[in-house]
Amino acid sequence: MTSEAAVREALTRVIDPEIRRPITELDMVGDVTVDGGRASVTIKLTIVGCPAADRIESDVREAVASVPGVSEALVDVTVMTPTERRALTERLQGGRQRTVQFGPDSLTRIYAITSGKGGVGKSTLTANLAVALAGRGLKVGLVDADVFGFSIPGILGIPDAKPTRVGDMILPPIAHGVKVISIGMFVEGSTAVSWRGPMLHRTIQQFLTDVFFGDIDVLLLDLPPGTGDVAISVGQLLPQADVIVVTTPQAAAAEVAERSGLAARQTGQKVFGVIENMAGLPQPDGSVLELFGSGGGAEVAARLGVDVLASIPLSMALREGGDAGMPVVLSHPDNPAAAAIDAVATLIAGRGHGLAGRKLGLTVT
Ligand SMILES: Nc1ncnc2c1ncn2[C@@H]1O[C@H](COP(=O)(O)OP(=O)(O)OP(=O)(O)O)[C@@H](O)[C@H]1O
Repeated sequence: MTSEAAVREALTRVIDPEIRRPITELDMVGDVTVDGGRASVTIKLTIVGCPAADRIESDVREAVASVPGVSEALVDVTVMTPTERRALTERLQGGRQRTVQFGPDSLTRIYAITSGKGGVGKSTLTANLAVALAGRGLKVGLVDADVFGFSIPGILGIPDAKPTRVGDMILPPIAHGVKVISIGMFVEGSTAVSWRGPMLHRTIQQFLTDVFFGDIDVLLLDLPPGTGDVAISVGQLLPQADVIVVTTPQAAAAEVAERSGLAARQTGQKVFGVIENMAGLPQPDGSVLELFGSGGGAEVAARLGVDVLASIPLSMALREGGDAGMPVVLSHPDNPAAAAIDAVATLIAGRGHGLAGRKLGLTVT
């Protein structure tokens, strides 16, 4: 005899694709009845028009049909009441009252990726690094904090993705296993974002407060170039973040890149290292074309007293992957640029969780 318990047990394997938890843990399963070989299940979606509705319904149908003895699976799809929805968002937010979710006791490792100048490949590297980390099984979030020059959604192949809102909670779209949020998801078409400091601060704060990242292992932030409002806000909101400075090999770029690292230190953040991008391009004859010179990465690292984490060569595949929305670390993992980014992912993955080396504010009495 098939039992209701067996059907409920099968439903623990159905994962909400946006929240990434079993639907049974999200109180999305309503009545379950079994009558002979016919099993009926009521599913309560979080919101009307939930973009994941079809996927959830078909996953539920499949899970129920897989229970031994079930010959017919009936799925009734409804929507949570406002009270149920509020209870769910409160539970997911862990009782947190609209505060930044990565507090001092958070286990999430946070890396803010910065640069002195624009166009040095910071967003491209950040997106690829996030995907490479997710490929290692880590739970990864990515905040595109480059509010004026947001490009992460395009690089990750989700240029038109919109987050789902459940009450005051924002569910970030997922691309190649990475939870992604970007100002580009909130503006229409080619609207230019021209905000002053307080508005930028509120946006970053809202991303860190209302976007449901869950218990992620790593959070990457793609900062705008330079030492402006957003970098200062991130420094204030996430003082525990480690900063990675991206620079080109050009000697002239070193000084401005160094300034980004120094500005981060002023807010208490630690500079984790430097990534040199757009380094020498190997030629068919074995020579190396140093389009942007050489030595910039080492120069910035020496000035900041940190290591060069990687030197990423110029790469057609990396650029094409960014244009096509298919990160090179996935499409051409053997490409030298992909391999160099992957090495940084290995380094970060090996650092483990975020409390190591951090003051926990404990006092011995
Ligand atoms: N190693 C590389 N080889 C070839 N092209 C690259 C490389 N790194 C980045 N690019 C290309 O350079 C351009 C600028 O990159 P990207 O947008 O990532 O820079 P950015 O530093 O984030 O710029 P901004 O901060 O101004 O938005 C893109 O077209 C990208 O594909």
